[in-house]
Amino acid sequence: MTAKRAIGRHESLADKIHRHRGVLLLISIPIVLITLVLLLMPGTSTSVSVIEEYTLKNRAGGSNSRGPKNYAVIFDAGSSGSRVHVYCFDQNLDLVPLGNELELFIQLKPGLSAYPNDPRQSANSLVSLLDKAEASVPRELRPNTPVRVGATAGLRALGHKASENILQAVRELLKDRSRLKTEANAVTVLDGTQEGSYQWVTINYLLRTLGKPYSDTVGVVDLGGGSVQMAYAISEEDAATAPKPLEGEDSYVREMYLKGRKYFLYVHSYLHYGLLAARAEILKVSEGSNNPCIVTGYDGTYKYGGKAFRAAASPSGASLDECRRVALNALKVNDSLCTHMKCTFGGVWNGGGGGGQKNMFVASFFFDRAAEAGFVDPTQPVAIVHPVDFEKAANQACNMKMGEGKTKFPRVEEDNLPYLCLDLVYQYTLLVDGFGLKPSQTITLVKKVKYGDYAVEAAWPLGSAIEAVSSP
Ligand SMILES: O=c1[nH]cnc2c1ncn2[C@@H]1O[C@H](COP(=O)(O)OP(=O)(O)O)[C@@H](O)[C@H]1O
Ligand SMILES: [Ca+2]
Repeated sequence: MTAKRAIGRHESLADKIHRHRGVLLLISIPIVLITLVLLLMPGTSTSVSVIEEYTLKNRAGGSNSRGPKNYAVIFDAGSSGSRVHVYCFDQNLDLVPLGNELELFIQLKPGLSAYPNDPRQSANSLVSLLDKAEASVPRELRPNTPVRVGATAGLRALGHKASENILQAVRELLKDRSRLKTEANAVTVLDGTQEGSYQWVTINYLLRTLGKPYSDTVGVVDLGGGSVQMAYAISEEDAATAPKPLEGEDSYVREMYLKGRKYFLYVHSYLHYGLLAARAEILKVSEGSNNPCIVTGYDGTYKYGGKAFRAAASPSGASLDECRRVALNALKVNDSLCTHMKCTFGGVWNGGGGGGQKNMFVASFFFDRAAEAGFVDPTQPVAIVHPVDFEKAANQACNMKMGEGKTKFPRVEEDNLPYLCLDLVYQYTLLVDGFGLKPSQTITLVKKVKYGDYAVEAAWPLGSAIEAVSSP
């Protein structure tokens, strides 16, 4: 009886399944289909402001078809100069030495945008860099080695037609002269958010913080000649509140998968706010008459972007306070519409702050000017400073006469001397009034980042190289 009932119960379950098989089939087909679609779909974005995603897979233990060594050649066509970086990665995406260093790095001046009307000559300015870069890649690996040329603020400011002509000449140069692999879109003007996110990837890769929680990563600021970028990781919740960019504007948030973790990166690039562009903006405020930022005793002309600006000291000399007022005016900190929750300047959302912004790695002209002004050792890869150090140095620079420059600031390049007060005031104003950092906050000025026994340039091309060697 007991056995019979047990068998009966067992049979009735099988019977039930059999009896309802039609219904079960009807329910399971859509479930299977939905699961399949979800699995096959590329990463969907949770935030409307996400513009692009890219994947850096942690290759450790993973299979891939590449050889043990993968090279990448990246040209940084900056507004003030052109540079080439060659990197070599192993299968775990670790950098391995190329000769005595972890990268080949060569630079020259001026940049591509110095030849706006002569695309061929502009492209040819890269020949010496290309030849040396290619020679550093083993011959048999050249056809598999990606080469990229990323132009930044200089070509951005030239406008579409002139910059496209130059890029086309560069594409032809690569085709005629090089055996390296040129992928589609290998030669482009980077948009500002790309540049900022590559910089963030570079620094965090070298610090080995990729793959860790977002609050363990560091934020970056990169002050170029033509533009300045800020990037830092934010929480998913903050990313969801990002304001929608207006038409034609870049999105504020990029979603990235790096070393097995998803990051929401706040990025913004400010065109015309690089250091050399800002000089022009500050001189424009005084419109041809004396300017309180110009070092006492100087009267000359400043050339930028094909235009000339009068750069004349006031008879009473430079003044820190007045120069601050002019710099604030040029930054338009207070008089532009802030339609978002909290802005930096020019009506730009500040990203909301948070853990990814507590440690800031501040690069390029911030490091260079601090070194010229003498409060940073140029032989060291990084320096820990505070925004107020820029103000202190500015105070000295704004109070000197041209003739005293060489003795007071022996490391300043001659061409920069008339603008030392201006540059330092602008840098302080950008950090404190623009980006809202506290004057006493600790920041890391960075030229290079230590990576094992080596130090690698703290520049965006490494982020681009990582993308180039990890994309299929
Ligand atoms: O590889 C690099 N390592 C360190 N600093 C760099 C590197 N490449 C460019 N820089 C710095 O960037 C600044 C020049 O900016 P750039 O010419 O790239 O303007 P842009 O980014 O506005 O186009 C200089 O201070 C230069 O030292
Ligand atoms: Ca740059």
